[in-house]
This record gives sequence, structure tokens and C-alpha cells, in this order.
Amino acid sequence: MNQIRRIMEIHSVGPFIIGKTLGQGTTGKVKLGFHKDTGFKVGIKIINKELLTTKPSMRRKIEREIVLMKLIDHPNAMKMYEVYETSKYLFLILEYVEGGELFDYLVEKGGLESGEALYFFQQIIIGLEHCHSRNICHRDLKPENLLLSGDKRIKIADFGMGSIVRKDALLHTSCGSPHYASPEVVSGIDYDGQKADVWSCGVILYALLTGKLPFDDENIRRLLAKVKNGSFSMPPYIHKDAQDLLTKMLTVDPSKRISIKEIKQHSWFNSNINNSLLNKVNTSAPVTMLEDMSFEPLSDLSAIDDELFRSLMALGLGTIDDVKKSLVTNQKSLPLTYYKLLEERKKYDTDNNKYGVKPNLQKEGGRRNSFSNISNKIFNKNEAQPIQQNYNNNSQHNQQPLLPQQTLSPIQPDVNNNNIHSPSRPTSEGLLKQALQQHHQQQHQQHQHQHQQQQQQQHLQNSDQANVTISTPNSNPLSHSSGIPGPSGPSPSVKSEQQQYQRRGSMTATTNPATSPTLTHRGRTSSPIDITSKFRKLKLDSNTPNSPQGSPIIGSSPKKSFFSFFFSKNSQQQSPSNQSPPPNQPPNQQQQYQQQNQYIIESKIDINLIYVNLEKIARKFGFEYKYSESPNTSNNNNNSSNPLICFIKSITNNSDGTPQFECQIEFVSTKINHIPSNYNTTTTTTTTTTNNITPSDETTRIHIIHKSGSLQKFNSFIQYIGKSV
Ligand SMILES: Nc1ncnc2c1ncn2[C@@H]1O[C@H](COP(=O)(O)OP(=O)(O)OP(=O)(O)O)[C@@H](O)[C@H]1O
Repeated sequence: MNQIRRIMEIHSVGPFIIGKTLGQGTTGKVKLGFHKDTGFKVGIKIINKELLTTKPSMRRKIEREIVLMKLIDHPNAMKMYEVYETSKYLFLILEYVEGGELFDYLVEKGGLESGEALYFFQQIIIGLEHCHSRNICHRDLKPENLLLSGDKRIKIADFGMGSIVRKDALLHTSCGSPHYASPEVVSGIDYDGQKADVWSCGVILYALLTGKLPFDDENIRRLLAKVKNGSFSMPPYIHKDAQDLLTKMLTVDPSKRISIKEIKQHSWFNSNINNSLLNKVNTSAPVTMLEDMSFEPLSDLSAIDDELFRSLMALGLGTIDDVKKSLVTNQKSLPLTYYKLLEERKKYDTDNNKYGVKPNLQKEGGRRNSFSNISNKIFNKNEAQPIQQNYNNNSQHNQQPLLPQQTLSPIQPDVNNNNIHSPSRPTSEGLLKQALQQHHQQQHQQHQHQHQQQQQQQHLQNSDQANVTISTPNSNPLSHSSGIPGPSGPSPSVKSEQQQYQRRGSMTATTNPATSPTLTHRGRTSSPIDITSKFRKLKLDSNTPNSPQGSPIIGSSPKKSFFSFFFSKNSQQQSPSNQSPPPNQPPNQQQQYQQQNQYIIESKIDINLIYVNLEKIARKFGFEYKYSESPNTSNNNNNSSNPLICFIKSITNNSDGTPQFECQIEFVSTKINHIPSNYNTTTTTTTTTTNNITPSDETTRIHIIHKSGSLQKFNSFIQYIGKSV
């Protein structure tokens, strides 16, 4: 008995026993968890905190993801219950979604029969409608981010790119996967996030009906040109109503693109296809928009709940003072509405036992999944760092998002009908045994495959980290062909085709969809589409639990909430130096200065959309922007991620004596075969093409010339890039 208890302690987090690995994301592994008492299953996403402290943008991504998931509560969106932490790891306790990704389902089945495609599509649309009703847009909708429950319910997942959209306000950052990104997003113009989501759903619908992508090209710039152009081939076998809907969703002009409301009224959306699945989706459940909600403002500043306030700040709704003011004065403000929704959720969870359900009820239609309020008995206050702010102090002006310790999501009635079979409930003891057996079996298998995994890991080291970090580099994964005083280190690598695709993280047709009914997927002829993100998922993080380098769970006592910990780390993060520039200094001093001002910026968005963003940022700062590409020549595979190397290339004096900076940003992007001569670009482009038809990476060099000579402005620019890409 003691033995069993000891094992349980070692292999558990909070009240959950940790089971098999469900998947591997960019931030860590996702494991199956069983509630010790009830057998309630959850997904446990395990994130190495080091990642968050070294990569501030990753921290922002995760904090935003957590708060957005708390605000969203819909049967077609994956829920997040709570967060635990040890000194090294975060454990996000998620709704368990057992059916895998829609992507895999689609790959296995090819284009779906129209009834099934509509069944999925309806759920995506009503799930998205709920998000939009909360003024949240997803911005990275793709089949990889749509999970399937056991009974094939769609669960929209991965809100890491999600954003709050204010009424009539536009978004700036071009993000998502290029194949699913809308023309306005890939053009780098400000865009309406909801309309951009509709476009992505149009691409998904096309993929559901055909098993192919409407816009594809192995060359990223040609792909983006195709997306901007918006023309795609419409297979004649698609029903004419579905064709009409696709055409309306994939309309280049966002102002003419169909809205979610109109999609729901469209004849195909409501068509009476003979498919019993369709009865299961309630597409007419009422949706309450945020603007239709009204709440009494808080009585005064002292009534503000610190925890909820931190959540609001993570959403980037304004400065501390502005947000506070909204909470006490404005009945209709966004901060107040979100505050009240989070408060409502918190109250609900305080009043309910979480996970106190039988396994046979933990499905839609069973008890609501509750979000527990942070419990002082579990959250060790001592672990919190002193960086935490007193938000009731009016003198605070810090605009940095402040992470919530624990806030709760609003309660919504179930929208879907519930048509679920209920397995008989195993006993708690049986479940434990099963879980432990599973765990040990898994440990054994992991040991057996350890060697293979390490090899795989090495092979996949160059995968997309999808993170942002700004740091001074110790080594440079890119070479410098111009003798520029830049970072030194490993030279560029020519990656395998697999690695390139892996970075794209998107679905890519490898043969011409127009001519080939069955596309190959890295040699597997049965696959209709190529899953480029699969290789990334094979990557093993040696720092995650149960990895060869040790389990973080052993000896740790996980605590709920984690925000204080990485806030304190965050305060130590490096920032660009604000020293004065030395344009008139001797060369060696100047070089030293330049070397001090070199940064690695790892992107959280698709590398192929980076230059779209960089050009925009440079323009915003009034800097001159030059773009060039050249093929990578080195075979060095040491590139551990896919960072942007940013450094000051030269400092010269303007005629009035003020310094002029030239900053160079380099990153490895996709292969280049040739760029169409009519490619429309407003930037100065110098292109070096290669005659070698073997796929190869290219180094993209962007020169930003800052004439006004303020190093402070230059540093703000670097910081801005770090936050934006
Ligand atoms: N709650 C869950 N239930 C079941 N499986 C899950 C769950 N969450 C994730 N998975 C599986 O684990 C895989 C990795 O998920 P994860 O969210 O970590 O990766 P990701 O989509 O790359 O996101 P990120 O970029 O945030 O790391 C998913 O593709 C899915 O197969």
C-alpha cells in the first residue's frame, strides 16, 4: 500500500496521476491524466518554465492562451481547468480530447463525404462564433488545431495566437500558417481578426471537402502571392451550394467576405444532407454578444480582485490606470465585462467540486467542467516572488501584461445536444491500477526507445520553436557572407526537405492538386495531404517529464498557479543596451559596441510571414527597409532553432553629425527556386537564385537603416520586433 502511495506521489501532479503521452507540442508534451478519486480524465500540458523565462514572447503567448481559454466556454472549444506548477514546470490541466486532430482524421480519410464535412464545419463555425462573441479571434485556425472528441465533436484548441478584438479596431501582426492565412494578413496590412478567421475556415472547409489545400506552393513567396490573388480551383464534384459558400468565404476583399452570421444563414450550412450526425449539432442556440452585456461598475478601486486584474492585464486591454478606471466608471467597457465574466466563473467554481464526477459523466452534457478557484492551501505563497504588484496602488504605470494567478471562465449553457453512450464506471481502485500499469508500461517503452528518440531529437533539432526570445547570441546559426561584424558561430545549414516543411507547420500538397487525385505524403501514397507539422511533433524535449534526463515530478510538490514565479524571472530578462553609440570611436571599440548590440529574436509566428511583419514594423518606425535573399551554402546542421539574428551592421555619421545605424536581420526561410518576375513587392529586393533544383534553404537578409541616429529608437525597434514576431 505504502509502495503504491509512493509511486502515486511520484507520478502525479495535484490530484492527477500522469499517464501516457498524448502529443508533443512546441512548448512540451501533453500527457493523459486521471483524477485520483474520480478517474476524471484530463490532458496535462507540461511546459518547461525555463522556456518562459528565456523566451518572453513564449511567456506572453502562454499567459494570453490561458486567459483566453478561461473566457471561452463552449462545447466546441477545448477547456482549461487549472494550472499547477513546480519549480521547473507548468502543468496546464486541460479537457481531455481523445480523438486526436482533425488533421489526422482528414489525412486518413481523404476528402470527406459532404454530410460529414458539414458536420465538422458546423461545429467549427458555432465554436468560432462563441469566441467571436467574446471578442476573441483565434488567428491560427487549421485542422492541426482542431481536436476531435471520442464522438467526433470538434474542439477548437491552441489559442496561443488568439487576440482580443475591440470593436472596429484592426489587428497588426501577420500570424498563423501561410496556407490558412488570409490575403490581408499575408499582405501585412491591418486586418479584421474575425474576417481573417472566416478565411481560414474557408480553407479548412475546402480541405474537408477535397482533402487538398486551395492555395499551395513549395515556394513561400509564390504561395503568398496565390493567397493574395485568391484564385483557386473549384472541383466540380463539390455541391454548388458548398461551392457558393466557399467562394464567399475565400473572397479576397475582407469587407465583401461572408460573416459568421451569414454563414449560419447560408443554404449549404443549413442543408438537409442525409447524415444522422448533423442532428447532433445545435446550430441555432442563442449567442450573447459582449456588447449586449451590461454590468455595474465596481464600487471603488479597493474592490478590485488582484487575481482577476492580473488576467485582464494579460489581455493587453490598456495600461493599469486605464483598466482600473474602466472597472469603476464604465458600465460598458471591455475590461469590466471580462472582469465580470471571469468573476462569474470564479464564483461558480468556488461553489462546486471540481472533477467530482463519475467518468461516465465527463462528456458533454455531463456536469460542467469547472475551473477551480486558486486554493491557498495548495498554492504556496512562499513560492511567489516579490515582483508581484499591488494593483490597488494608483501610482503603478507598468504596462507589461501581468499574469493572473488563477481566474475562472464564464459559464455558458451547453449548446450541443448530447447523444453520448456512457461506459460503465470503473472503480477508483481499478482506474488507479490501470493508470499505474499504463504508466509503468510507458516508462518501460520509453526506456527501450530512448536511444532512438535521442537520435530523432538530434535529427529534428532544427524544428520550428515558434517562440520569441531576445538575447545576445553566444553563437550565430547563420553565416555572414559579407565580412560584416556580426555574431560568430555555426554557419548556415541546408536542411532536409522534411525539416523545411516541419518549420512551416502547415499542410502542404506535395503534388499538383489539380492533376493528382491522391497526393503523396512523404512517400505514403494513400495520404491525400501532406502533414508538415508531424515531424515537429516527433521531436522530444529532453527536459520534459519522463524524458531520459529525469522526471520533474519526482520529488516535486506541484502548486497551483505559477504566475508570480515567472514574473520574477521575467524581470531579469535581457534588454537591448541603451548605451550611447560610438560612431566616432576607433574601429575596435565600434566593433565591440556592435557585438554588444546583437540579438537573437526567435519568432513565435510562422517564419514565412516574418518579413511581412518586419517591413511593416520598419515602416512604422520610419526606417528604410531593404530585403534580400540568398541560398544557404553550408551543410552545417547545427541550427538549433530558426531565429532571426539581428545586429547593427554599421554606424556612420550623417552630415549633421548624428549617427546613422544600419541594422541587419537574418533568418533562414524556405527554399527558393525562382521568384516570378512580376512578384509584387514594394520593397527593394535583391534576389540571388540558384540553379540547383534540390530544395535548399535560403538566408533572408533584411537591412533596416535608421537615419535619425537615436539608439533609443533603435532599441525600441528591436524590442518591438521581439514583441511582434
Ligand atoms: N487536451 C488534450 N487532449 C488530448 N490530446 C491533446 C490535448 N492537448 C493536446 N493534445 C495532443 O497533443 C498535441 C500537442 O498539443 P500542444 O497543444 O502542446 O501542441 P501545439 O498544437 O503544437 O501547441 P503549442 O504550439 O502551444 O505547443 C496535439 O496535437 C494533440 O494531438
